Amino acid sequence: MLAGRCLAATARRQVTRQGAAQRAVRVAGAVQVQSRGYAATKEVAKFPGKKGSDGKYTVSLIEGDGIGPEIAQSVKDIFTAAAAPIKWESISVDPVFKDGKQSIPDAAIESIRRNYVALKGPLATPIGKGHVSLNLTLRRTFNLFANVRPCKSIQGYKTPYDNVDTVLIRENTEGEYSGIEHVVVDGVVQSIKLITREASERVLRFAFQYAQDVGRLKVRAVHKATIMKMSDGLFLSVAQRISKDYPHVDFDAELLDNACLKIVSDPTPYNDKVLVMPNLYGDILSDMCAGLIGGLGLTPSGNIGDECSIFEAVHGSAPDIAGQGLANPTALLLSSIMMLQHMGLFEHAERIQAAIFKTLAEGTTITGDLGGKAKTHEYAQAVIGNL
Ligand SMILES: NC(=O)C1=CN([C@@H]2O[C@H](COP(=O)(O)OP(=O)(O)OC[C@H]3O[C@@H](n4cnc5c(N)ncnc54)[C@H](O)[C@@H]3O)[C@@H](O)[C@H]2O)C=CC1
Ligand SMILES: O=C(O)CCC(=O)C(=O)O
Ligand SMILES: [Mg+2]
Repeated sequence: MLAGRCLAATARRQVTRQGAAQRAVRVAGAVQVQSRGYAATKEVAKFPGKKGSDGKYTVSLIEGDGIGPEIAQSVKDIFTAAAAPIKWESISVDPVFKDGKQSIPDAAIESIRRNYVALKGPLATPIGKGHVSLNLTLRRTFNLFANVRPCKSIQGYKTPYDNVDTVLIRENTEGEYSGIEHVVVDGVVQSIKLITREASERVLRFAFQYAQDVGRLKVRAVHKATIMKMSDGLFLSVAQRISKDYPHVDFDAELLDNACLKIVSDPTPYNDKVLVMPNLYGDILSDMCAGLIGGLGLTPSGNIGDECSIFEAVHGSAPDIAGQGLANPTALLLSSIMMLQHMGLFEHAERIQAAIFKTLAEGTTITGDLGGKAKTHEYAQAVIGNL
């Protein structure tokens, strides 16, 4: 059954089926399947993608723009070397126009629906005129309502704080990124921030369930309901209501501007929390958190929906370094680790993840963004050597 194949659907079933007592038992016994906070529990991630008769899972692969093909190559090389049971199905999401409306090609939609799981390189969006963001289009097309963005210090790579461990869950389908804009009169443009109870509820429920599953038992809603009283006010009131269904998870809320100040001043108090927030806030805060651990070359993410999920780095196409072999593939690699964990392929995830962290900790073959001299493929080879 399609709906059984992802974190969110599992979460909802657990909410409806489990009484408070059962939930308490589960919280006490929550199995953290890995030490670095990139995924959920064994229980949550028990629904894999589609396994073929050869024992391999086919995963849709969007290599993306700019540095996308370079970092995707690293993932492919490392997965091959690690004998990960993944077959890649390359797809193009170049925009197509039907009846004046932008969409992505049917073949890409069918591939992702068939495989349930995709890995995506960055897709560039033109500023101002031009096509609508394909990243947003994918999230809306597959209703990938929760964007999970963990950010954890890399052992051996020195930054002002060596103990960053944030988990941010971003509403992924509406809010400031609804794309509803129009000219009211010349010189006056209106952009609508759409917040619905339904979308807020599903991402908030996901966040509480995630918190419970990974044993990170504090959820904090980040908002600006002082100013956007109705839209963020609705998000916040839904959060307060949903929190009642999770008696073992503490809930509080924080204003966005204050959260930014506090996180950059001292991220430690956020190490035990799951932050959940509307779309734009999550976009900005996740780049900000990446800055705390060494930059965008290091932070992964998962776009989670009821039927399909797409894993991608937090960063974009990095046009300033594209085509030069300078990109750090770690962010996409860690996204592929989240993907393996989501699919229940924990041993392969652990093995590849350990090789990545070993390579980074050694510090001898790292890319320029981390102060090293290695090319993208040299770093990938070093990871392979550490498998
Ligand atoms: N999810 C996605 O596919 C995203 C796509 N974008 C798109 O990417 C394009 C470029 O956006 P920017 O604002 O320049 O953001 P960006 O994230 O592409 O780059 C920002 C800075 O980080 C560096 N950087 C990013 N990834 C890196 C990596 N793996 N290794 C080393 N350095 C890395 C870049 O060189 C640049 O200096 C835009 O068209 C934007 O729309 C932006 C963010 C996310
Ligand atoms: O779609 C885009 O161009 C940017 C999206 C983005 O910044 C993100 O998802 O973090
Ligand atoms: Mg972004």
